[in-house]
Amino acid sequence: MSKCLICLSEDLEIIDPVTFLPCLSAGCRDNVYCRDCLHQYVKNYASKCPGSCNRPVRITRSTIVYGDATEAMERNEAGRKEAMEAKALEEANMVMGVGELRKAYEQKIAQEDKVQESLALVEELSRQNSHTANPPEVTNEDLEELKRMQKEVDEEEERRRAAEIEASEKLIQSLSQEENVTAPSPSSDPVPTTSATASTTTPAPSTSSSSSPSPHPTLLQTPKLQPPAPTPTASPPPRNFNSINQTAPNSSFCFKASEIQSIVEGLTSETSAQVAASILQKLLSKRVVSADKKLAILPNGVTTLPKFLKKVKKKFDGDENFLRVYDRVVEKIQGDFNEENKQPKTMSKSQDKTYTVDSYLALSRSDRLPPNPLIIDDDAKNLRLRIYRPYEPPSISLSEIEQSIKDHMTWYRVKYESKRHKNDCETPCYTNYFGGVAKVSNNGEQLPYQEIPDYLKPLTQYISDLCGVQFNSFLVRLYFNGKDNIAHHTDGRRFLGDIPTIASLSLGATATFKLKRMNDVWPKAGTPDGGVDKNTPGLSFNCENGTLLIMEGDTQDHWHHAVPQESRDYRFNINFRYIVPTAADNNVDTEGQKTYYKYMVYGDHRKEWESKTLESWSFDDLMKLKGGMRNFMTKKDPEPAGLSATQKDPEPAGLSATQKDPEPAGLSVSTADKENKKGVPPEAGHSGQSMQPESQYTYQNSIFKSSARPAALKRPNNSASIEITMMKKPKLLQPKLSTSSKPSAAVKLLVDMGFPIEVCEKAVENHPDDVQSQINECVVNSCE
Ligand SMILES: O=C(O)CCC(=O)C(=O)O
Ligand SMILES: [Fe+2]
Repeated sequence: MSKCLICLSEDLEIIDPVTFLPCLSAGCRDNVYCRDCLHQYVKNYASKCPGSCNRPVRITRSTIVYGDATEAMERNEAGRKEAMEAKALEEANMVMGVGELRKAYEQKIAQEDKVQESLALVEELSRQNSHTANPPEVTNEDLEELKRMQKEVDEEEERRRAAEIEASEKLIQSLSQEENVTAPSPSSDPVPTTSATASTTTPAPSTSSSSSPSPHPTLLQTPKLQPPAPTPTASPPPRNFNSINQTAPNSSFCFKASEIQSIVEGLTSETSAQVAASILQKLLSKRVVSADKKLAILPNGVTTLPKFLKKVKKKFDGDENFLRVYDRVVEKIQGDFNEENKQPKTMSKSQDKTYTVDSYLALSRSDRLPPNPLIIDDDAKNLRLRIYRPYEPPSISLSEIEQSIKDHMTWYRVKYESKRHKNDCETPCYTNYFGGVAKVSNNGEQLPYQEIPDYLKPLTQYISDLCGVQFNSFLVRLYFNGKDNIAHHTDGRRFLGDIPTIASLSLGATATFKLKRMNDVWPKAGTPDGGVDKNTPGLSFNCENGTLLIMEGDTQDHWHHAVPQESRDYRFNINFRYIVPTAADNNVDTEGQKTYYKYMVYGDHRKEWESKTLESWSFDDLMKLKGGMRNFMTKKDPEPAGLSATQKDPEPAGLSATQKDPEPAGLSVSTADKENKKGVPPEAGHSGQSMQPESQYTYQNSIFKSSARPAALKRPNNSASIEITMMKKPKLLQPKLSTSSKPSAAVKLLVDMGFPIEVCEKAVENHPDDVQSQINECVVNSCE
């Protein structure tokens, strides 16, 4: 039935349906309105198409306002029927689960029909026998015929059973292969293990018939609370697909992420209570393994199980049949996750030691050198971390990955205007963004913003497997030197799902990774405590080359993290994320990920980026332009290789936390912003000045030297950029800025005079502002 798009009335036959197509777009062709509603609309709001396109239109006298709605309604009706059929099929498929099971079920029904037929024949014969005065003799042929039919039925039943067993076995094998998890041991040891239990387990009774053998003795264990199995020959099951749950293999392996997703989607769309109940029954026949102790189903960050059940219950509350199944499901799942259960598979191997925030902080500093991975899993403090140091993906060399990033990655330094700060800001490190879902094509294909580069695909897959999340995008960051940073922020964006898992791989120099617990991760500007939970100590870890840090559970809803300024060389970070594709409305931009693209790539310069005129750099470019500054920061010595936990968590000077500027996804206003106001270019050297041709150099262990040439003298005085060449050895006889020199004046003089300069670390330390505002590139050596 078509609806009036304005009043939503379906009674169009009575109220004179019309069409209206001022926008002339195909999408609005079948919109139908009541004549009256449309009349009112045109009178009052005629400047926009009232259809979903909402395009501005101009109604003139010649605009044909009302059209005959008959054809549009016919098309709508046909579309609706088609959608209903598709939905019914989908529901049937969901209940059936797997095509092969469906086949088996249909065979079974056919078989039962035959049994019914032969029973009817026998009945008819006996009826004739008892009611006829002279009952016809049951001849030997009749008996032979009956026997033959019975035999046929028996054989058919035998074949059916064999097919069912084969189908179940195949299904189980394929599922357990895909999951890469073998079945859990019996319910006394409910944790899934990777070792086969064949030798120790006795075959579990089959659900379909107590006499039939279990299709797969090691995989098909009877779950604790199994729906009662029907006796196949008693009364034939109703001819709907729900009964397949009772003949389905009585398996107890893990759900696949896609299955969970389809269950969740299936149940939250308009599903009937009966179908919902039977889908829930699926939960009974399988072990629900999740990465979250709190019964959350995490794969792909779909939803938590409690939330999901609550949603479904709300929808079908009152339906007795549904509620019965519901209660059993809840009970069963709680059984799966009860206290004596061990950790689920993605979080733990038996040798893993898991800390709470307090037990971790109580360790002595030396004991904090953790097992690999270090796991902090603290429900009370809403923190779930796994830290692999290093992470060693099989057959992938992280140093090759790092080299590929250096060779091929394009880096952006994003500039954007901050409404909150009412001025220009710049991301505090170099960035780029890959994957995501920029568009969903007509055939449902998800098109990324930028294709994930081939050299990062295998790594993305390994890390996805490790996390149980199919990452479909990542942010890359280059912290060129210790000045680059990222301020405290949360990655808890809605378009990453309810419970985002964030995996963060560090390459290159060691950086400090800080975490602080928040009372409010999105605090309003000016809140006195800035949203910080003062009662929970902050944490701080070293992320060395190869460290993989995984943040899971509801961490993003309660913690901020940051990489502060400190003394360090260049470092890359790959931040893997799963972006929920909103294929249904093809409107992913409004879901927020566009912000990633904006704040990682073009900022307020989309046009330049689209016309390929936006400034970007290769790692090589940056080395040539900025190499000499790699070590200029000497604020603090890096932490020793172990981990450190800080009681206090000071903000790095000059950085702002997200709460001040929540627009970019976790970006801060950099110190460059301040410099900007002083008229000093935030990153002098970026604006395309000519570069000196490179001489032979390598990146690692090179010594950089500024060599001011006459060209440098022509630059404005406040542009302190000077060009960099690299030398194999430092020149010893060079003017030096010692601690006692007044850097600002001295440096300027030296640069103006065309001297190569060398700046002592101490000078930078003692006069950081002067040095930084006067020169951007210089040699920093120790004073000895
Ligand atoms: O560089 C890092 O380790 C952290 C990066 C980060 O937090 C982010 O990209 O959101
Ligand atoms: Fe982050």
